Amino acid sequence: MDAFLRGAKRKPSDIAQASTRDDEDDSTEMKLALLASLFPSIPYEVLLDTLLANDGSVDRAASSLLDSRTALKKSHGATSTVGSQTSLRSFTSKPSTTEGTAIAKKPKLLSRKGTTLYLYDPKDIEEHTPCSIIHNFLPQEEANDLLREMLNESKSFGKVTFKLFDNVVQSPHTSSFYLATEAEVNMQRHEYYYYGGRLDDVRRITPQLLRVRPKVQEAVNKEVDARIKTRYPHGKKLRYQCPDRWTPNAAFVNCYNGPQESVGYHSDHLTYLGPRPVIGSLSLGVAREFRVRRVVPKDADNKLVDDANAQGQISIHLPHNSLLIMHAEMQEEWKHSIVPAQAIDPHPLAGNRRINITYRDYKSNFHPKFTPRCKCDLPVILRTVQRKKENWGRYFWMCHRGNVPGKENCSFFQWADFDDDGIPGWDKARYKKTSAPAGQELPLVS
Ligand SMILES: O=C(O)CCC(=O)C(=O)O
Ligand SMILES: [Fe+2]
Repeated sequence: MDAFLRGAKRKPSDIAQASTRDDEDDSTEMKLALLASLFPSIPYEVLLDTLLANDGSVDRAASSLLDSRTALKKSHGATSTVGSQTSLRSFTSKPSTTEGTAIAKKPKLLSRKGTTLYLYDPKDIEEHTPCSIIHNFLPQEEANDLLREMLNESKSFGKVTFKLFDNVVQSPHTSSFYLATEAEVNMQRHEYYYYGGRLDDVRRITPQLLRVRPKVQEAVNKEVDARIKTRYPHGKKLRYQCPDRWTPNAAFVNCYNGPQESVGYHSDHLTYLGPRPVIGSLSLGVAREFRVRRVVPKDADNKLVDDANAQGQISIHLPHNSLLIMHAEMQEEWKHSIVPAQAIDPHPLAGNRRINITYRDYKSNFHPKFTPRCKCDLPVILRTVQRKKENWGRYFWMCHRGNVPGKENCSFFQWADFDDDGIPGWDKARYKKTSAPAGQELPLVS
C-alpha cells in the first residue's frame, strides 16, 4: 500500500517474458508447444520452468524431464506422469542444500536482464528471492470465511490519490487499513501521515482478520527464525533488523478487481516499521503474479554497479490462501509489484477479485511524535539511499509534503541514526551506540 504507479505494459505474451534472451520471444512459445506435445500430461508451468532451467534448450529440457520421470517411477513405483511437481531443483543438476548450514551460500540469481523467471516451488522462492511462501496456509473454511468478509468490506474500499511528477494520480487498485482498537484508529487518523497527508479510510479490525492474525504471527516468526539460522551470514539477524518478536498490529488490505488492477514496482514505507521490516502478506481469491527485482545502484558515471543479470525480475505465483513472508532484506534491497494480468482464472467465491492482506508491525518507537519534523512542521519519511553507490543503503529522513497535490517539499534532509537493532537514537532506554561507521550499509545478504 505504498506506491501505486502502474507497471509498464506487458508484452503480448507472458511466455515471451520467460525467455532467457530478449530475441527469443516467439521461439519460446514454439519450444513450449514442442515440449507440451512430447509431455502432454506435464503442467505448462513445469515445462516453462524446465525450459528456463536449461537455458532454453528443448533437447536438454526434454532429457531432464525424461530423467526426472524415470527417477520418479523408480522411487514411487510406476506412474505415467511427473504429476504436479513444479520445482526448478528437480529439473536441474545442482541440488540446493543450504538448510542447516550456518552461512548461506550465495544463491545463483537465475533471472537475466530484461527477462522474468517464474517460480512456484517454495524452496525455489526461498532460495532466489527475499521471500518465503506457505501454500494452503489456513484451513480451507477459515480462508473462505476471511475472503467472504474481505470481499464484503472491499465494496467500500477506495483508490488512494497522490501526486507523481506533478500529476495527480490514483492507485490502480483499492485498499483500506485495519487496526485493533478505536484508540489506534483515532491515532492513525490524527497523528500518522502517508504521502505527506492523512489516510482517509482507517477501520476497526474485523472478526476474521483478528482470528487469523495469531496464526500469521506464529508462521511469520517461525519463517524469520529459520531464515536467520539457515541463510543469513553466520546465522545472525541482519544489521538494523529488530530482534523483537514480530507482532502484527496493523493490516493493509488491497483489492484487485479484474486482471488490469495492479500495483507498480515499489518498496514499502519504512517510516513506521523501522529499518529491515518483516511483512506477512496473505493472498485470497484470484491467483496473481507478484514480481520482485533487486535494486541495483549506479556509480558516479551513472553506470550500474552490480552484475547486469541482477536486473532481471522474478515472478512469484500467489494462489488463493498463500502466505508470503517478505523478509528483512526485502524492502531496502528489492522492489515488488503486482503486474496487470493478461487473463485470470475466476475464483468460485471471489469472481475476478483478489484480496491481499499485509499484516504489519508498527513500532511504538517510530510513532510520528518521535520522528524528526521538517520545515513544514510535518513528521518526515524514512528512506534509504537506493540509486547511488555513494552512501548506498544509508538511512535518511526527508520531507514528503511534495506528494500532496498542490504542495511542495521543503527540502528537509537528515541522516538517520539507528543502532544495530534498528533502535532510533531518540529511544534512550534501548539505544546502544555502535562502533561501526555509517555509510555503505548494504547489502548485508547478497
Ligand atoms: O497485493 C500484494 O500482494 C502486494 C501489495 C503491496 O505491495 C502493498 O500493499 O504494499
Ligand atoms: Fe508493497
